[in-house]
Amino acid sequence: MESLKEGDKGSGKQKVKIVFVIGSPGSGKGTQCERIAQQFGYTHLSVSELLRQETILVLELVYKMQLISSKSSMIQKIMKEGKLVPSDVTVRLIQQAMQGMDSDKFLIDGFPRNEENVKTFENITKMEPEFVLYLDCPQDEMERRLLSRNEGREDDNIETIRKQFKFFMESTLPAVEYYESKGKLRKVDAGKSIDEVFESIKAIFSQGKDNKVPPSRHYCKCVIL
Ligand SMILES: Nc1ncnc2c1ncn2[C@@H]1O[C@H](COP(=O)(O)OP(=O)(O)OP(=O)(O)O)[C@@H](O)[C@H]1O
Ligand SMILES: Nc1ccn([C@@H]2O[C@H](COP(=O)(O)O)[C@@H](O)[C@H]2O)c(=O)n1
Ligand SMILES: [Mg+2]
Repeated sequence: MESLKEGDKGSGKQKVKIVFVIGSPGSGKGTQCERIAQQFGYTHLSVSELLRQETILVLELVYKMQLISSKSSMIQKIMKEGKLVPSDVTVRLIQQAMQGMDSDKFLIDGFPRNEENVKTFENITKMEPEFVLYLDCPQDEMERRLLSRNEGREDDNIETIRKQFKFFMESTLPAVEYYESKGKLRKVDAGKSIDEVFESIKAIFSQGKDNKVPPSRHYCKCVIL
């Protein structure tokens, strides 16, 4: 993918447009990314989907070739516990997925999760997001949504969900603040209905890149359980 390589060189302007989408589990990242992709022509990459696919692909290989893959079981175990997969594994998967797509506009859903994710992405790809969309939602609402999601996800259980919320508060919010300090954060109230949240998001994506939304330091209060 030529444009990605040009972005890598760090000379001049980055051609590939990247938007990171951050939010605690259940804030509606996947739901809203599908709409953004459809309306604004972005390619949606869900990081947890990439990680799950990696697990399935390697497991299929194990079945066919009787190999043992410690990498795939490592990813599966980490995700089941609501912990973070090592940044280099995740970033290389994102990079591979971007290189395999004929697109120059990407929504990276579920990334970054901590400051190490941020630095690893910058070091490996030499690229930066145009802005970061942060879906801010009250914890009790996210918990309700996840417990009724019904998509067979191994991490949709109360124990893992609460670990994920704790991780978000302790490790993801510092990354949110990093982008806020760079004037790149676009925060929306994700506690409303799907349509109302998308209205706020549309206003952000419809703005020119010089028309900055004033940063805000207000976050939904979440309890660390
Ligand atoms: N604004 C909303 N109001 C009510 N339900 C919603 C809203 N947004 C999403 N949902 C529902 O909540 C559940 C979680 O949404 P979604 O999968 O988009 O969240 P997510 O942030 O991608 O979560 P995860 O990080 O776990 O992947 C889904 O069942 C979805 O249909
Ligand atoms: N940057 C990331 C993103 C996700 N994970 C792992 O996937 C789980 C589910 O992520 P969602 O975005 O779907 O909420 C998450 O709990 C992590 O285990 C990751 O490691 N790194
Ligand atoms: Mg999701």
